[in-house]
Amino acid sequence: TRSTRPQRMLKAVQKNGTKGNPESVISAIDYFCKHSEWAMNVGDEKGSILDSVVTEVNPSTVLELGTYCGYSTVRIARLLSPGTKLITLEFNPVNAAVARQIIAYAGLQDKVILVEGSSGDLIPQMKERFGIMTFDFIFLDHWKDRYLPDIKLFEECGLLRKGSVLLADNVICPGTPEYLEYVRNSPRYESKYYPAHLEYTKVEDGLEKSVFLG
Ligand SMILES: O=C(NCCc1nnc(-c2ccc3[nH]cnc3c2)[nH]1)c1cc(-c2ccc(F)cc2)cc(O)c1O
Ligand SMILES: [Mg+2]
Repeated sequence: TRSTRPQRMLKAVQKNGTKGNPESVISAIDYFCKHSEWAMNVGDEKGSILDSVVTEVNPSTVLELGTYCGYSTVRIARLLSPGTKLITLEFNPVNAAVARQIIAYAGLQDKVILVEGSSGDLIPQMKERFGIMTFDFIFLDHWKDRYLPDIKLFEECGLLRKGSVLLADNVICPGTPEYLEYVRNSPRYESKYYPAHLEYTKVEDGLEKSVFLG
């Protein structure tokens, strides 16, 4: 059967990237998306904002919702302190298989735990399966209608602590209106919007950073 876009992206990484060099993997994916096929990675503009927030938080426990091809997984993992691992959830097994290979090509497989499944099932298992108490940093980049139910799930499961940082992609495009309304009006969060554009386009988009106040 015909290859998928993530599989064609993987080929481009193997052709144009340098094994073990995360920066070259990031550049190869951005080049592919700008010159060959658009794909829903967070991209270079929003990716730089992601980098600055990760660097500022310097998290010990990290969760990413929505691995896709592993682009943001590589961006985050390359910035983590030695010995720190990130857990990333992917729903689609074909995409997960591509992401594992892209993460491995970047040489970051030892810093990443990629779990296949749905956030609704896996978030309640975080404590028992991975020995997580709370998350220092969470990147939301999965199905946009899951952002609100999942942040409530984090609260219910006691996975947030005073100062936990949640960074959400696509709050304008495709948009997560209910999530935005919740974090911006809840007294339990301090929220800040980072304006940018939909990856590789001129369409307005941005990231919302929300700090849990306890
Ligand atoms: O759908 C997106 N991202 C989601 C991928 C995913 N990869 N894994 C999951 C998962 C993982 C665990 C889950 N548990 C329950 N649902 C789950 C879904 N979701 C997305 C879409 C766009 C986009 C914008 C404009 C357009 F015209 C078309 C598309 C842009 C973006 O930046 C995105 O992130
Ligand atoms: Mg996104």
